[in-house]
Amino acid sequence: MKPKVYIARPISQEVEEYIGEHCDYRKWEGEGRIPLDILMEEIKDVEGVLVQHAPVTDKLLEGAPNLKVISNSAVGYDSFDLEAMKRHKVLGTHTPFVLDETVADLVFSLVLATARRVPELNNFVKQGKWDKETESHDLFGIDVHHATMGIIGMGRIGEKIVRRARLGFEMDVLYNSRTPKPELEEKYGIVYSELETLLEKSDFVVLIVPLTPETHHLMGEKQFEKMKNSAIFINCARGAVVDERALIQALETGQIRGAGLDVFEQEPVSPDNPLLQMEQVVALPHIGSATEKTRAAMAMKAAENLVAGVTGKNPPDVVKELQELLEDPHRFSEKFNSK
Ligand SMILES: NC(=O)C1=CN([C@@H]2O[C@H](COP(=O)(O)OP(=O)(O)OC[C@H]3O[C@@H](n4cnc5c(N)ncnc54)[C@H](OP(=O)(O)O)[C@@H]3O)[C@@H](O)[C@H]2O)C=CC1
Ligand SMILES: O=CC(=O)O
Repeated sequence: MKPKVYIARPISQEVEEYIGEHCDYRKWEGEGRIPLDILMEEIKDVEGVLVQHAPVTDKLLEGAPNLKVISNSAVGYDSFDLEAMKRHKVLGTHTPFVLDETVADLVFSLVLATARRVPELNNFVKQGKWDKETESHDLFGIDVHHATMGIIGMGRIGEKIVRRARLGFEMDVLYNSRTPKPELEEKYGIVYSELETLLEKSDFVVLIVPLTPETHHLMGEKQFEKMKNSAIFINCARGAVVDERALIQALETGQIRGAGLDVFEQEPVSPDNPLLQMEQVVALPHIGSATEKTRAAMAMKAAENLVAGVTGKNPPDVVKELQELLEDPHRFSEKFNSK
């Protein structure tokens, strides 16, 4: 008998067929994101589930005693309650590497769009405001090339941002991460910096760390105060890494020049969020990895992790905090032999 799984987000025919070769599956066919109560009902009897950002809580795991693997079709897994997953011996997987270049492209599109005021000036032209008189200083932006970029988070995506910044735009790059990266310093000529110095010196501050208890509100009032008045802040990580009230204040008071945001503390962002009224803010709907090709690659990776997790193999992309479960000899015997 094939193992039962649930597919909680839309995937392509190809990925569905791959899952179908190895598993009996049901899938979410409703509009938009699956509501949590329906997800909980649907996974009561399954051994694996494919999700995207769905909150994995103790309660959800309690109600799904057969679960062996939760495959997240995203690289960030702040939606996982890791301690609860350890207790329930449920593997959690994600989709690293396949989205790095695509997300780095989006970071640079936010850098360029904010620096050169692309959405604002696009509206200006389309609204017929461009006339003979408007070759004006009011439309000017700031240079990206040869400016200083400070990158907070120097992991898989951080490195791809560095390559664009150094080789494409000949920028100076400062970075901050938990551990220094001497090999990247040598390869690209980037410089490790304490957070405070990075904030003081950078023309563009780019945030690309995971959301964890340590990084929650990493950027707050004190941090924005350190930034130059001429600097632009880019967040392509998670909304809650930033104290959004402090960011709004920094923009309203001119403490910083502008912001490019792919993520928000509340998603979807509320239409009355003050950030959406600001011309110096470029706002996107959390689409860092959203190209056709990359989303397809993520879905296939998520499917491979799902299938491995329910067929007794070690999924290739178990998140690092849960890898200890792979070494637990009882996990397989308890979960697999009991079925
Ligand atoms: N907007 C979007 O659509 C997307 C958003 N993301 C977000 O980007 C995040 C990063 O992805 P990725 O590059 O693959 O992750 P990695 O795990 O490869 O890199 C994370 C980096 O953040 C650093 N870091 C972690 N905690 C801290 C801290 N407290 N202070 C300073 N640095 C810290 C790590 O340091 P060290 O190396 O020393 O451990 C590492 O350099 C994801 O977790 C996700 O939330 C990702 C994809 C798309
Ligand atoms: O936000 C997207 C991700 O892959 O993480």
